[in-house]
Amino acid sequence: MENYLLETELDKIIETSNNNITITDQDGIILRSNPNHWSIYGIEPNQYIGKSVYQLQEEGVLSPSIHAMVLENKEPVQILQKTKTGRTVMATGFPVFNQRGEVIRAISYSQDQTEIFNLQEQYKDLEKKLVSYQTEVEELRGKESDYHGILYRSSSIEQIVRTIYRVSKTDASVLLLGPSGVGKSTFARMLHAQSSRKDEPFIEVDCSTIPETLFESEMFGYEAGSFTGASKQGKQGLIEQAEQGTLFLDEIGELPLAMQAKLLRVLQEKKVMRIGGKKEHQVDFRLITATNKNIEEMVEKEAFRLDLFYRINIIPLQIPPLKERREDIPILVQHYVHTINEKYKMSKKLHALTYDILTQYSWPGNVRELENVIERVILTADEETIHPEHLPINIRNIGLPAENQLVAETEHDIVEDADWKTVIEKTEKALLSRALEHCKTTYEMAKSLGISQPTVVRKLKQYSIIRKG
Ligand SMILES: Nc1ncnc2c1ncn2[C@@H]1O[C@H](COP(=O)(O)OP(=O)(O)OP(=O)(O)O)[C@@H](O)[C@H]1O
Repeated sequence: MENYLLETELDKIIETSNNNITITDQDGIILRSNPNHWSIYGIEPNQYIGKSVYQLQEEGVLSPSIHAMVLENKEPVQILQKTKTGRTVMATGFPVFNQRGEVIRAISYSQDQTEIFNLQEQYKDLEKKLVSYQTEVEELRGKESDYHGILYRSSSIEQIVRTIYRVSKTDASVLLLGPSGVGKSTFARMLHAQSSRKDEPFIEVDCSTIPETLFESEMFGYEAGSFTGASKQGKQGLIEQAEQGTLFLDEIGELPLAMQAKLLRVLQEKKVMRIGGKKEHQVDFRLITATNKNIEEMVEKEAFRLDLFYRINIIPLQIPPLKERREDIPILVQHYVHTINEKYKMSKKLHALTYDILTQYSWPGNVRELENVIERVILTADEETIHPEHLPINIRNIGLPAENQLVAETEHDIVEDADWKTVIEKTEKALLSRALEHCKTTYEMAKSLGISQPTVVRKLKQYSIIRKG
């Protein structure tokens, strides 16, 4: 009776164990094992009882057999087995001794570890990928800082950056062309920072802001008491201040013809005479100029001197507007959201629709407009998430179906109406009314306007807008 109980208990333990428990005799004949676990070895359940582990080893079912090893070594053994079905099994075996110290049984516990091994392999792969991504991020960071805060993804800017890098090692004059806000001043500063003159002054002159009467004194300087109102000590001109460094003449297209002639002389002779001075000073600077005007057309119309044009136009670089390099927009949007949040210690986020609209917009004012708009919406949005409703109307319109776009009538009101609150209210009412006409539910309205449904409900109530008919 007691034997029967022991046998039943043992069978139950083997049958319910998560491990495959197998017991063999001293000759390696399998006495007991759980049939449920044998499928991983690729053999039918119940076909193994009475079989020799040595035979199964020969057939490649057990490779190697833990029992064979335990019987041979007469001590506990732990191994990894590869089964015929491609699984990985962790097996641990123990010898059982009789009173005379002879091995009479071997017991093993084995567990399918394939998933764990697969996970380990995946983990190793992921670790490798992580290392390669980290390297990539570091490279990109390095690239960005190398290019002095100039962010881009487009091949057109890549080309310009490469050219700037090459010409920065020479003293050739560079003419930066392109519409307002594309980054001409930024590229000029980068060029200086890459050059061997980087530790010397970078003197930026906006030619459009210097009155013609002051041009000479500002650019060439003057000697003490040379004219009424002049400082007693005299003054060094901007050109002299750029000595050994870079002189950046922005908006060169605005320079009056008479001043163009004076500048040309300096560029040709590399000498400056201060007003009221008797002696010319030798000057050594690198010249960069920029304009958003069509300077060749100005030359044709004789509004710009041809000889000066030749002097400044050694390396012309045309910077395309943002709408011609749309790949740059996402990275610029992300960059300004991040830096402006940091600047004001905020953590505003863009709603996905807002992001889409910002990346689809044509940005006629280029990077400067993009930067200004993001700064404005981050500062004025009254929610943590910036919804399309927070964007200026002209930008927001592009994200809406044509029928929901704000018409000129409302924009006209905006110009006429100086009261900010009234303008916003008028705009919101117009947008809501139009959406109401085309949408069946407030959820549809929310989707078409790019705002939340509770906001739609709140605003409809606020403006007492009700559905007609
Ligand atoms: N590729 C860029 N990456 C990051 N910021 C940029 C980039 N291009 C321009 N900016 C930023 O855009 C703003 C306008 O650039 P910048 O003043 O250089 O333009 P510009 O072409 O010289 O304009 P303007 O013709 O009006 O003088 C600056 O704040 C500048 O830092």
